[in-house]
Amino acid sequence: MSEVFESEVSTAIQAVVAASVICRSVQKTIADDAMEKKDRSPVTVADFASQAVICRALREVFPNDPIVGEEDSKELRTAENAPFRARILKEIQATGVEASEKEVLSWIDFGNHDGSADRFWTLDPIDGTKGFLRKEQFAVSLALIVDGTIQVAALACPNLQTRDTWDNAQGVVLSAVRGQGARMTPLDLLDVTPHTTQVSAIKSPLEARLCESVESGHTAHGWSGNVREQLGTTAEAVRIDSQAKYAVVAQGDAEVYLRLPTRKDYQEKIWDHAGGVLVVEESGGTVTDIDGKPLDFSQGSTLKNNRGVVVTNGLLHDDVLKAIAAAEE
Ligand SMILES: Nc1ncnc2c1ncn2[C@@H]1O[C@H](COP(=O)(O)OS(=O)(=O)O)[C@@H](OP(=O)(O)O)[C@H]1O
Ligand SMILES: [Mg+2]
Ligand SMILES: [Mg+2]
Ligand SMILES: [Mg+2]
Repeated sequence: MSEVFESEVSTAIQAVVAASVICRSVQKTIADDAMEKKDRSPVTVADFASQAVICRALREVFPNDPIVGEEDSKELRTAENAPFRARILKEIQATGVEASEKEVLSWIDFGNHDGSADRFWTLDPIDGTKGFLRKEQFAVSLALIVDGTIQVAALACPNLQTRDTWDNAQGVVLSAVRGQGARMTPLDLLDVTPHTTQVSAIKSPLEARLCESVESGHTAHGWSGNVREQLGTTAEAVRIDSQAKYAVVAQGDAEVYLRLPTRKDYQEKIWDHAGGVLVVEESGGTVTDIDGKPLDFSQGSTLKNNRGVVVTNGLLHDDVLKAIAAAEE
């Protein structure tokens, strides 16, 4: 029988929601010209504050679980970054958490593990930093990996509005435990009855709706154009930032998410995928690399045994893999 992971999933949901509240409030303060000025300070503040509160929450309940987080506090500890430390502390305290600067730095560094343990969490405190700065989509993604298998996931999409979201609800949190299905609740109303998420039933490649990164450096857009041609789909591509793409496929608002390898030999990071992968799989979808191999989460912080990532509603998976092979540049 599969393990229940009841305390793990509820702790993970609470943690990503607490972090999302901070991220959303920081995102609201972003000036409209922040992108032109290349001012990354809002995302830096929110990234660190998010990692701090999530690591703190996990440590309290699971003191022996290592965490593989995207961020670490090294830079933040320098004298010139004192204003950042102060702002991060202020954002955390504003949510009612008592903390000192020293504690916040130590919480961030709970996330320093390399992923070599049998059981560990992986955390992306803000995924889609560029989307965050554009005041668009971002995600907070947390997953528990045991013996190389993702067992628990919580994926908060604080700005996502979908077909299946609730009236007046801004943002959703999707969660999953392996073998138990995936569910979604509004970010601000965790006690409503969750919706079960289910991928789309579309079988024809001609109708496939494809999601991909907004940022052209993060996926080979030319190649994906060829994949579209191979599939013969005329449905418009859905370009959204972050692991919100996994949420969109999990709910059946798109059939395919492609992360095609760029020429630079980029190794995908586990925190960019783990949360989203389990949510999609438990919604009935399929995730492999472009060669059809399962993603290997037993190799530390990257997916070094895999090339790219292919996410589908399952029904279209073989067609999509064939189209990628035919379209490979
Ligand atoms: N070259 C390259 N190739 C593939 N992936 C890369 C690359 N560079 C960065 N990243 C990672 O992409 C993460 C953001 O995901 P997306 O591309 O889906 O979102 S976005 O369109 O950039 O907003 C982003 O995650 P965050 O840093 O958490 O935002 C990066 O880890
Ligand atoms: Mg990321
Ligand atoms: Mg990130
Ligand atoms: Mg980053």
